[in-house]
Amino acid sequence: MMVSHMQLLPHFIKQRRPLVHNITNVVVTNFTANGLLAIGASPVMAYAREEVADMARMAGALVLNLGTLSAELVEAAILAGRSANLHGIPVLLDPVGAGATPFRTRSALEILREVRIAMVRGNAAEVAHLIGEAAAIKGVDADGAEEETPIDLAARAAHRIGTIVAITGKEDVITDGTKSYVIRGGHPIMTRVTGTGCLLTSVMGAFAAVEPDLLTAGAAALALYGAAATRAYDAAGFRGPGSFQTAFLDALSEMDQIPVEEEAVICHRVSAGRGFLQ
Ligand SMILES: Nc1ncnc2c1ncn2[C@@H]1O[C@H](COP(=O)(O)OP(=O)(O)O)[C@@H](O)[C@H]1O
Ligand SMILES: Cc1ncsc1CCOP(=O)(O)O
Ligand SMILES: [Mg+2]
Repeated sequence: MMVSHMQLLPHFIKQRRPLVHNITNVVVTNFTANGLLAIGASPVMAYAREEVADMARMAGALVLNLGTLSAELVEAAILAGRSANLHGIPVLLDPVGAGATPFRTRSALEILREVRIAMVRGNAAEVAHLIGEAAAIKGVDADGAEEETPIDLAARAAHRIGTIVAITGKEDVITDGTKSYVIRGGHPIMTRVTGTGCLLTSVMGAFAAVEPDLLTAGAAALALYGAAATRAYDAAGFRGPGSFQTAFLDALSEMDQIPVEEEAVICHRVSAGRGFLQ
């Protein structure tokens, strides 16, 4: 049932055109706005301390992204976040570069203290640093090779931070600390186009604006975003990152026609930091 419900969400986004307020970075602003338009959402980028609280309360979701951080952005993020919290609007955090500098880590932790964050999306290194772990957790597979076990890290982070945590990469995982989804899909070429992670967090915001079950909303966004990437690679992405980026925007505009493959969305129950298949 879950996947069939996930399939409906892109249609709801096209019907309702949720306003997604992004306090994001200068590198990905245009790509993020175009990606949100492509899926049918309505993006707005607003930063001034004089208006962020007013803008946030009109939105269906607020996305805070630390990519090009400044003290003014942190202040705006907290003002907007508090307004969104007051009005029951989901706030998503993309802690870009957490761990790279003390300023980034400190700012991410300050926002987590001052704002009730509904969902964090980052890569393994960024999430690890949010919970004071210097590097992503490594596991060992049957052949003795090291492999990331993001599901355990994500579950620990969800418990520690008290929010839904998504860790993306070769495989995406999303969890509330009890229930988890492992999502397969996407393509390595996405790492050669700047902003694919940042846009993903904003797309998760659009899904969160139309689905009150935020774990389902996040899992659906991960699954459909990855499926759109596969469609884009097959259409034109095989030529290179430039063709992929353009084809990806086109594929995102067709998200309501892309099937969510059952086998791409695997649900897990997670206990005490060890993920196992449900
Ligand atoms: N090796 C990979 N194979 C398939 N998809 C990938 C791979 N690496 C990243 N992705 C996808 O790229 C998107 C951006 O994720 P990621 O690169 O983890 O974010 P960030 O850019 O914030 O580090 C996600 O949809 C993720 O699933
Ligand atoms: C290159 C760069 N520098 C600061 S933000 C940014 C973009 C990061 O985008 P993503 O996290 O989606 O790769
Ligand atoms: Mg990122």
